[in-house]
Amino acid sequence: MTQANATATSRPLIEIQNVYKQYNTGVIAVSDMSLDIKDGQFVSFLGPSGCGKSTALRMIAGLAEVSAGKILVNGHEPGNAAGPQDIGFVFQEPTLMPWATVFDNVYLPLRLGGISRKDAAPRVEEVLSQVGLSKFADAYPRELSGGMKMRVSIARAVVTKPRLLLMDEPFAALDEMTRFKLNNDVLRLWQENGLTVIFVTHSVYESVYLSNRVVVMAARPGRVVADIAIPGTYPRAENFRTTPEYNDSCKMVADALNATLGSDDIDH
Ligand SMILES: Nc1ncnc2c1ncn2[C@@H]1O[C@H](COP(=O)(O)OP(=O)(O)OP(=O)(O)O)[C@@H](O)[C@H]1O
Repeated sequence: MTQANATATSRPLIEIQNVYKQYNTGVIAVSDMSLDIKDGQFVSFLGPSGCGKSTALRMIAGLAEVSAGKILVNGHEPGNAAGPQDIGFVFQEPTLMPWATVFDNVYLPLRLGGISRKDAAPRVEEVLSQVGLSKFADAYPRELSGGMKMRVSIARAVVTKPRLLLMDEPFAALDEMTRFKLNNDVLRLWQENGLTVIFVTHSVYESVYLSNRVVVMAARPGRVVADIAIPGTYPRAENFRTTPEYNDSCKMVADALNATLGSDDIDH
């Protein structure tokens, strides 16, 4: 097991200490998970269906409670003193308001924070430009492709300038070319905005392309089985996906993932 080097500082941004999650159906979704994530890291949670990736992400966001153990985000329990502005969340579905324009969908979190449309406009425009949608501010979701809808969803998640961005399989439903483009866009947003990102995925290749650290999880009970540092510089070179370095990392991560799959342990 290897631990990725942090990009910065002393106290981890996220501290997960001996966390368990048991749903009231009796399922143990996460068992004894301990993990520190430093400010500025790009970390993927990778694992088979049902290994507790989404549950872990939701607990970090404060959207699900831990059954035992402790999670601290920036020294505070999530969903509590960390403050709503500190965390952006992107779901697998873009979940846009169909009756509202792109601008108004992205404006929503600022509106909920009591900021007027006029005062919010420069920030909304800035973030739309960062995701390449400046020209679509007045469009409605039904006019957009799947990839564009996901860009709106990402813009909405970062418009409040969160320190932490949580992404739950955001590109699973997209075609490969769109996914590759969005991978690069997310990396650019991460770098330009000094974000810390936790990205849930089923894809070995996607996790290695994006991350400087891949946390591999196994199911029944959901647990961390490997924590792998990914070498390589950012921005990713155009040929990164064909380099021996990338292939070596993919093999290491795939081996760790395969070791989690017993013959009676596949439910997808
Ligand atoms: N709200 C819930 N109530 C009861 N059980 C749940 C709930 N949410 C998840 N589970 C169960 O907890 C386990 C972990 O689920 P979770 O969605 O966290 O895994 P995952 O790794 O994200 O899976 P996937 O990749 O399929 O989304 C699974 O067995 C799932 O059925």
